[in-house]
Amino acid sequence: MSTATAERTGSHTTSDEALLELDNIGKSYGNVHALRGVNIHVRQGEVTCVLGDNGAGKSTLIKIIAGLHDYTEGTMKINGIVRRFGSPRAAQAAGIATVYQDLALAPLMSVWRNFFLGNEIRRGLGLDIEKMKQICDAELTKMGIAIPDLDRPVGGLSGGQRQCIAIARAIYFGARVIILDEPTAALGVKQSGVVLKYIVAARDAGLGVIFITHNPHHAFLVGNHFIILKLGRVVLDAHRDELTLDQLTAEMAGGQELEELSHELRGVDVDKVVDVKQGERVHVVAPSLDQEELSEVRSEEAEEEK
Ligand SMILES: Nc1ncnc2c1ncn2[C@@H]1O[C@H](COP(=O)(O)OP(=O)(O)OP(=O)(O)O)[C@@H](O)[C@H]1O
Repeated sequence: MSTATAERTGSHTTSDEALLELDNIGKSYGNVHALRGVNIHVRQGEVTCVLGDNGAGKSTLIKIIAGLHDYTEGTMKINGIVRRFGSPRAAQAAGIATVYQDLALAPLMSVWRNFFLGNEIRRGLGLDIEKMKQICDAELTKMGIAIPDLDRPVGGLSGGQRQCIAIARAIYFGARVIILDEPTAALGVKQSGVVLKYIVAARDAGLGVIFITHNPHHAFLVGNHFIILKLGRVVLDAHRDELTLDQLTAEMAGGQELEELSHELRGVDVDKVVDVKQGERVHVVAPSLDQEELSEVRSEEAEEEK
């Protein structure tokens, strides 16, 4: 954490202490166990990527950290102190900022108004517009975000620019942990690149960044630490130096399941499989099948079983 950020937020956290610590966290909705035994430590100056397919429990995890839902098992600690947030406001007060995919920005309001929404600077009975514009300009410039006209409604900006404004705002208002909910999911390659750049900027500003995504390529470009959730459980927890992009991608694609399937194919009479793209029978040795082919074989088998 930079000295400036530490001063603004009153941080006492040392670099090896987790800002946010989830120990054995579980969440049940009645009989549905959305999360079970989840351990995640978020450290300052690190990007912790949480990956998972639909239904893996990512939204539930965000809601717990952001104060929308309570957890039903385990403990959540902020700066080493056990916390249960009763509301999003309590989470924000503890320095947790959440940037949702469908941003809470007002599309018809200007950039600077959005930057200060809910935290306006007042002068006398009115607003100190000049001061807010100045600060907004300085903060965006600090992050390298180029928006020429701060009076422009944010609705006219690109999705990537909007995400970046939300990140800069969270940093300025003292967030220590920022949760980014699939920030690149709806963006093209160029815009995704811009957002990934600001994820790194947030990390370098000393925040603990939680990057929720289903895209291992995006995660690997900026992540220090990778967690894959599957059906509410952590199935992979590794630091950057412990795995490659290929391994992360393979784990996301099904990892263990694919290996088992590959093993099945090796043992049985399937040294020939159908190349579904060509519609021809081709010679394929099972262990050398790539993931795409394996999943095609798997869906074909499922079709046949019906
Ligand atoms: N309010 C709820 N009541 C009952 N079950 C829920 C509720 N919210 C989520 N679940 C269940 O919990 C599990 C995890 O859901 P969650 O939305 O956290 O996953 P996700 O990884 O965010 O998936 P998605 O990307 O589809 O939103 C799912 O089985 C889901 O059906």
